Amino acid sequence: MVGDGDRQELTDDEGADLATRRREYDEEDVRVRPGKSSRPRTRTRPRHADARDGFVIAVDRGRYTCVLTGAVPDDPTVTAMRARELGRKSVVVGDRVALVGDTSGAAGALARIVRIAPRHSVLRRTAEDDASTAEGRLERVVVANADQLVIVSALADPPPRTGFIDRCLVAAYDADIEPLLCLTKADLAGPEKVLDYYTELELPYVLIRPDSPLDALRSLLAGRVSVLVGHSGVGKSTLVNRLVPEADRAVGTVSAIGRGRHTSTSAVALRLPALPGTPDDPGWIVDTPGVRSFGLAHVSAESLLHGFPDLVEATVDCPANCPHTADEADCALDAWVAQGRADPRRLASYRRLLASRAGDLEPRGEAEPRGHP
Ligand SMILES: Nc1nc2c(ncn2[C@@H]2O[C@H](COP(=O)(O)OP(=O)(O)OP(=O)(O)O)[C@@H](O)[C@H]2O)c(=O)[nH]1
Ligand SMILES: [Zn+2]
Repeated sequence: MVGDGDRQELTDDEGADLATRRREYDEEDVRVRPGKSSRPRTRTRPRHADARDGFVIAVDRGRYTCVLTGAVPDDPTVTAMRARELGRKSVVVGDRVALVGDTSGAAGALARIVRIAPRHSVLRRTAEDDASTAEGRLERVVVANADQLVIVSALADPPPRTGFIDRCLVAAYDADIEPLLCLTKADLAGPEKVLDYYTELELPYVLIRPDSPLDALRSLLAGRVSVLVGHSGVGKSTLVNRLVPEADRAVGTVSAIGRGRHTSTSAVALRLPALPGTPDDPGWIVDTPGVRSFGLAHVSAESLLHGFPDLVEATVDCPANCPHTADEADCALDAWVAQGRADPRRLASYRRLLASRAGDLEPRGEAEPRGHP
């Protein structure tokens, strides 16, 4: 499950383990590295001044599929590997990178990623909300440089889970990217209950039904990189295929490059088709088939609160270092809710997330449901 693209941003004590794997990469790099360049370098000339800029759209076992900046949809993608000089830096979908070597995109061609541009956002998750095990602390970068997190939730079959949505909201605010609630199966149920729960947030949302045009959603996706997350069965794949009818083909291309197998559960960026009648950038969506939950063990209690802007204000009246838990008698959140200034279900949800972060057992079925028939 933990692909190379997922294995990122580890805590210090996990770094040692990785040194071994990293050495493998280095040796791999050495093999393909051309002989030492005799080209003179001056102080002012940056290394790899001839590098081409690209955008990472898929990661599969040490191979990175990139789209060159300025490439048109039919241009071939470039397959690349990490250059040794990247050191410990991870490369994930969404990264803007500098590429050298064979960037032709021809069959069998291999380029090298020599630089990663600073990221303007980093969407992270912890594998499991369990701080007591190494796996639980494994923090992974899901996508870099995303602008928007599209939280896909069905209005029925399966019913919406506000616990999951709340979790995604925390991840979005933590990553500093904008959330968008995408409510599917609007033909089966109305959105009132869900929207009522989020009234205080003024959360942007779109309703999706099988026969409705996707214009509203497309305009919200235009010009941005949007990450789609959702539980199994909510209609995310259906939506991706409607948004990017060639998605299957695109995924097929990626798998061909990725050593012929398409078992990847990591994120894949898909270019949205051009918007009719406008030259505007239609944007990219990032599908995340492997992300079924957003473990938040890496998010501090205070940052967790940022996912609950309807509650934040209350905490100015909390005692210093208030843990905001239900057993904290002086926590101002209880009075806030009692006064009707926020929905008690939101406070309960916040406290459930707090508890799950602390490694307490939470009723799994409530905030973090697994499979659904
Ligand atoms: N009524 C209704 N059914 C839908 C809608 N969107 C998707 N479905 C159905 O819901 C089921 C699940 O859809 P998928 O697109 O496979 O859901 P998913 O979220 O990708 O789930 P996984 O395939 O498990 O990843 C399918 O039977 C779809 O036909 C919708 O808007 N309305
Ligand atoms: Zn408090």
